[in-house]
Amino acid sequence: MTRCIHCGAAIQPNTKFCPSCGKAQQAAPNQASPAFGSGATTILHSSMAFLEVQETGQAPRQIPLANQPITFGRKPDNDIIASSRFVSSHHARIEPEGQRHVIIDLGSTNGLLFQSQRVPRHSFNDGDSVRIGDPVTGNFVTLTYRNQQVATPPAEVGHVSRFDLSNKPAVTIGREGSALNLPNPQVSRNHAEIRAIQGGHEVRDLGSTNGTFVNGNRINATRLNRGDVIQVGPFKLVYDGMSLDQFDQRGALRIDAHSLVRLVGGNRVILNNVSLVIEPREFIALVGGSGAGKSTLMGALSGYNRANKGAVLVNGDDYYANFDAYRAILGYVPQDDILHSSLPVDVALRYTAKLRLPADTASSEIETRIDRVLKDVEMSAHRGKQVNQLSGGQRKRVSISSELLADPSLFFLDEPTSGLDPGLEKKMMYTLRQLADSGRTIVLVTHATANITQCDHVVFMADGRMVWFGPPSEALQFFNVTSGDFADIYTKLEGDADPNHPLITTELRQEFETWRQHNNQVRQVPRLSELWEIRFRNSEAYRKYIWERLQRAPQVPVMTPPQAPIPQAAVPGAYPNQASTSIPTSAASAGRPKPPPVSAMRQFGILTRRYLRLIAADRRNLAILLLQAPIISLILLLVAKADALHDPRYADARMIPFLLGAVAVWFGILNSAREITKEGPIYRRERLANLKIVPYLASKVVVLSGLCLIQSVILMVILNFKVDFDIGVTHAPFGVWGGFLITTFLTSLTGLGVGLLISASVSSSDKAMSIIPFALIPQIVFALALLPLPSALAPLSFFVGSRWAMQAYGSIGGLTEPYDTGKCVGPPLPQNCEVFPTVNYSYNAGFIFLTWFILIAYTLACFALTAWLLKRRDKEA
Ligand SMILES: Nc1ncnc2c1ncn2[C@@H]1O[C@H](COP(=O)(O)OP(=O)(O)OP(=O)(O)O)[C@@H](O)[C@H]1O
Repeated sequence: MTRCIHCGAAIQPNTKFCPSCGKAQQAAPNQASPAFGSGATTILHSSMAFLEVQETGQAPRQIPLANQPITFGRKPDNDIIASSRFVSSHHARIEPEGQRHVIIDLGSTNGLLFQSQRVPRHSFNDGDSVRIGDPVTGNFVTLTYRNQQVATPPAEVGHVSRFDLSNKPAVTIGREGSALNLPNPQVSRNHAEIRAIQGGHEVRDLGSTNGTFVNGNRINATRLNRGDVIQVGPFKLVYDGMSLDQFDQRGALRIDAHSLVRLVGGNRVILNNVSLVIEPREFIALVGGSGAGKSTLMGALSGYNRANKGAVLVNGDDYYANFDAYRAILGYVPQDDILHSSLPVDVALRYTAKLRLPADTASSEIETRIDRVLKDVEMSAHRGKQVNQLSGGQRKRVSISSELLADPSLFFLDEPTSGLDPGLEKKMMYTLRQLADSGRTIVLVTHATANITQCDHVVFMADGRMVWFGPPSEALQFFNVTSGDFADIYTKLEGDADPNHPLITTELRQEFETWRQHNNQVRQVPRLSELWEIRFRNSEAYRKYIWERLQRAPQVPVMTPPQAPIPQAAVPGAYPNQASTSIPTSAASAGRPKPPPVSAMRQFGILTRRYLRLIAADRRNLAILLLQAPIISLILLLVAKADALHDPRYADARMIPFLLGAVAVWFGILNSAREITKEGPIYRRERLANLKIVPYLASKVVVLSGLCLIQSVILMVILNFKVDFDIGVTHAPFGVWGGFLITTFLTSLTGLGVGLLISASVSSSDKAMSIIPFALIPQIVFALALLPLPSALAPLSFFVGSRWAMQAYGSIGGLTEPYDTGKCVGPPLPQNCEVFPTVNYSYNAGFIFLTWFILIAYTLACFALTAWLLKRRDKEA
């Protein structure tokens, strides 16, 4: 009996590998074949199959696969030897299986990952990548199988099943418990219904959160025609008269960008005829220098900042025209954190889930989703921590997890690695790689090139031009960078192509000549980016990765193909023309998309609860807010005279209301001036998803009004300890103290309005704080209580809340109107002097109500202006 030389198990004579431990039964020859890397053995080239081995920091190796099994591992007795420490000594065996090969895990520590799932074995198809990952360092080894003989025919992507409608009067479609279940967080429990009607069927939306779309239009109810495509979340259902063909687009979304152009300022081209294809599950990095156009391209691809010309297709659908149908399956992580830092991670995620997921999502489903997304980004251990206690990298992960809640199939990230140390940066890329493998198409903008080998393709941008699209390793070759450092590519793209430039006299000489032939009338020199673009259009990479991919149509039913003809990408070798600057901007497609219809009341409820929770969570700020009223009241007590209101003719009587009015406005402004701006990135992200302005603003107004009310009551209660409000006035509704309280509260609401206006008009909390004095000082100067204004300027006082407050206080307290002691005929007594211009205290209830109405109208005008400013911000890039 023959025994395994490693484990001693009984094996057949002449067996090359032990079936028990999988190890080779003879030492590998020392002779290295160049194709195998160090220490590899000789393999019989019996087929067209080969394995591409990519280890971090090394050039990819191509290993021809033979008819015999071979092993992969770290030990020198393997046929394919890996140098990465996280690969086990004898990690996997690759053996033939019919015309293809199969890879088998030999009990390794880190296993084999296919589509981010650990698998014991995997039968390869052409192009399949199996990875071995090291979660500690964030490194991968990728084994990509190439074998044209087992190229999968272009099957209908995502085709799941056919659902028979015959003999069924009504069929419900929903997340679970329906006749036709479409399991996805974006689908409502009872989403839509198909009813048999005379001669066919109709589809009816059942009040779903994310909508039912037929041929790209959101519908309430519509009759179906043969060939109609119904979209529900990521699912497409094609109606053929008697049945529905169901397509699941998760993990099967392909983006085609055709000649994208973005113009700003009339004729400045910031995106110049960019065409590309991103296949499902691909992980794409957009790189390039500062201002190269990366964010512009991402905005155009994501639909959040659309191109003026060209077309973006998602699975063949006109993406911009069908944006609402795809919005729900789109994830976008901006540079800034998109969760409130003072909330615990799970609480913040819960609110995001409530805002984004269908209204009928049960709490248990939300909890399951939160568990899942935290696990996906390896943050489960931190779920109870406050966001501001996390490191930069952890916060980024949590932001990503908040986007994963809705299970997006298309994922865009703007510099997710910025500010991270190299280790965290690598781990972030590892996480994103796994997310892509698990069925997402991921596009990220990054400046961090150290780890872009994790990506399938990299796009190099320069001056709004795409100068490379293809695998990262080939980019180095294309740009003749031998150092292996992608940063060296940047320096080759920057600057003018002066004829004496070292690149023009060497590498780019031919491209410079080509440029000259096409621009013989032009006097100035081109940018280097133009020459690299010429080279790229002439390259094999352009033909293979752009042109050929564009020619392959996606195999999914198309909902609404583009109405306008799609501009054709430049054929390989064509001279890249400057995009036309006379492109008409189509109002339908350019700029930002409109928000989808969602329930305003529901949003208001969630946002109000979240805001209350945020205020309660920020204990220090809450303490300051609650303490400021008693402290300021105590200070007022120091100066207030007990009988100040008893003689209405004197300035002392006006001092108390003047201070009350000023303090009330200050409270209002200070309570609110940072409240929108401090959560700017979160607001912008939620707005892009589904946030409505009115519920958002209303949640702020309701909560802050409550705070203003508490502060006003504290102020008046404490003042009441010293100041005697019982002055025998009978005309004031609710008495003097009650009238003063109402006036103080309404005045603080005017401050709240002004504060929100400030908050909506500036880009940072610091700016808001620096503007506050400009809002406060006029409240003193224009109150027309202590200081007069020239008649011509007096109407300016109409624009400050404190002026109307004084009018209400004066009328309630029966005060003498303030008079200008410089304009008296005789001794400076009230009856001899001119009253401050425009001031009028009428001692009757009607007038008091009118003044309160003005205070309310003033506040509402501020809110309306704030809403308008927020709306206007939507258009900002
Ligand atoms: N709305 C706009 N109006 C005017 N110019 C714009 C606008 N948006 C972008 N630009 C300009 O277009 C160019 C490309 O901008 P983009 O933000 O895409 O660059 P980027 O590669 O993402 O840069 P960075 O890495 O610095 O973020 C820049 O010169 C920028 O100033």
